[in-house]
Amino acid sequence: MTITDAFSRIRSVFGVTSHGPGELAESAPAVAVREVFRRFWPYLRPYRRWLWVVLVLIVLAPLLDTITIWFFKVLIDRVLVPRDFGLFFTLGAAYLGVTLLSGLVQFVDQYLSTWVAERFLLDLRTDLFGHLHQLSVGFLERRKTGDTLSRMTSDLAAIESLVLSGLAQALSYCFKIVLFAGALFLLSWQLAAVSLVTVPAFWLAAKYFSRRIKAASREKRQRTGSITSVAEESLSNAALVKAYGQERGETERLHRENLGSFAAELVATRLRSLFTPLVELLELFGVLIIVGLGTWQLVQNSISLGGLIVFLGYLSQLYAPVRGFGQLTNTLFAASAGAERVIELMDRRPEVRDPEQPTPLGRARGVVGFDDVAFRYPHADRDALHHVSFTAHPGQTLALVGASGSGKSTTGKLLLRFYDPTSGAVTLDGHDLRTLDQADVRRNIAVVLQDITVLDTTVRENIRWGKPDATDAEIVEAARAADAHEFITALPDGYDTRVGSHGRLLSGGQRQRISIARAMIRDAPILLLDEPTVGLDAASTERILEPLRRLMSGRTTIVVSHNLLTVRDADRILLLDHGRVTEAGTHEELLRHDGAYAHLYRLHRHDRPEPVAEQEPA
Ligand SMILES: Nc1ncnc2c1ncn2[C@@H]1O[C@H](COP(=O)(O)OP(=O)(O)OP(=O)(O)O)[C@@H](O)[C@H]1O
Repeated sequence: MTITDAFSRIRSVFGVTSHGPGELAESAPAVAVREVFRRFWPYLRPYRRWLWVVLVLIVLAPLLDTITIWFFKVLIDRVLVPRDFGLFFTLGAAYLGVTLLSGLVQFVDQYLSTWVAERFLLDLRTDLFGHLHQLSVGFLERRKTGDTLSRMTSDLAAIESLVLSGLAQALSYCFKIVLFAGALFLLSWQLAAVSLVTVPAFWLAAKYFSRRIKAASREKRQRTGSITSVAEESLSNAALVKAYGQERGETERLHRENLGSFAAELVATRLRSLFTPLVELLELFGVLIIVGLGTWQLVQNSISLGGLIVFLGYLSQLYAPVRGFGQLTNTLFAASAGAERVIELMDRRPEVRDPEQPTPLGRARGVVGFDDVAFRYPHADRDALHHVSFTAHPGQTLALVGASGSGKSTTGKLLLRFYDPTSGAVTLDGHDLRTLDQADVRRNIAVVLQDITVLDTTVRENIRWGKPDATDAEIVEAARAADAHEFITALPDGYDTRVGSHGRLLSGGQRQRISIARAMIRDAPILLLDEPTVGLDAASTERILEPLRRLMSGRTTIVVSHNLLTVRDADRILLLDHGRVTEAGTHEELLRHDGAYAHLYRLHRHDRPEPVAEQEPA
């Protein structure tokens, strides 16, 4: 971004023009503060009892402040002016007592408020995370992970500052204003009436600034989402960045996004910093008027010296919450910008939903059917699958082969019901998947996917994912069957070795064998293998074929593969071309047919590299 761009952004923020969506972080529709409360207040219901206690403390604190200040009036008028020690000790003891009580109230108030606030955040974050996992895979794939993460962290915290800390502050300010203003009227109603004249000016200033600060804060939040997106994407692809020497480019990309955030923060800070001195000026104005009028009243003997000094004390205490109110509106509006981004996520409904009354499905037999299925990805301009039909029976292996982008993985995603077909139906044991519970469908399918297939935890836990209640013995048995036991025991901590982020501490073949063990332990009637040998050399491929065959036996297996050599034994092979099934049959039938499959197969056979053994750890 050039300096001109930065300034034009600053100008547009000052002008409160609404921004279009940022390049990386999506913008969220504006939401009224009232709506934010309506949405998030229910999360505080479980803590209602504690909130009552906090409320009592919120009243108690300003009450103790008022009493403390009043002591000074008594001290001046009854001890200092008459030079009489009589009341000194009683006053001193009372002052000490009230100060101790005030300290206790502050401690309990802060501790309790933080406890409730943190519980609120905990519940809300867990809920949002759960909700995100309910959303369709397609939705999550389309979003920037970094932006979603920033919504789950800083934007959630902003909601807390709005719904809880903000509200508590507002209540505390209200009580302070009522108590201090009451004391002012008690001391001298004439002076009190004059001093309140400046209050509307405070209000107007706050109103003027808050709208502009909200616009700047919204921009800032969106920019923060973009920074997280760039950082997340860039760091998680560190190897690619290095390999292509893009370190500088990536750093500049982050810098550009940061500049946007920098400009927005400057605008917000400038507005906030203008607001404070302006309000202080108004305050000084009020105090000077009161000192003048008060001196006159003192001469007239209509107020005591103690009364006047304490009046000024209350007045300065009164300005603080009034000013605080102004600033609070700014904070509240800034926080509501964060809330908008969270609400936008929470309002998302899954594209794939369970039926109202799902057909119960225990352990399926495993008959998989595609009945004239067509499918188009959301926001895509053409179909990824057209008129795809096939049936796979238990014990059979159906292979999907074809060029890159021909729709093989899409077929697998429809079987897992990550998406619903645009027309036609995907069936399991004759039931349309849309009539079944998604969890029931997926429980009956074990997958070995081509993408990163292990999590950053121990080998044992990675395998246990397939069957959460699996015993250690079952895990070892599955690992043996997947030809993984040997290399696992050679790892530094055996089954308790952490595999690193995305399983980076393991080789591709080892990762794949762990995911085969996971699929083994799941023991589902249907097996979906998406490119199980991708990225492996010929020797490693040979090595995992044996455990794969063991895994496949007796199950319905759908195998997606580029590598035609791994699918020769399949009972039926479908060749996909631009989303259509163009050839179908056994390996021999397709070779006899001498079409595209036969041609591809011949190419593969000639390309086959010499086996090179994969290195196992010593
Ligand atoms: N999430 C998505 N959103 C939009 N279009 C997609 C998405 N995923 C895949 N596509 C498109 O759908 C078509 C089929 O993709 P698919 O991933 O099924 O191909 P494939 O045969 O598995 O390819 P490969 O062998 O390279 O994995 C392609 O044109 C692809 O661009």
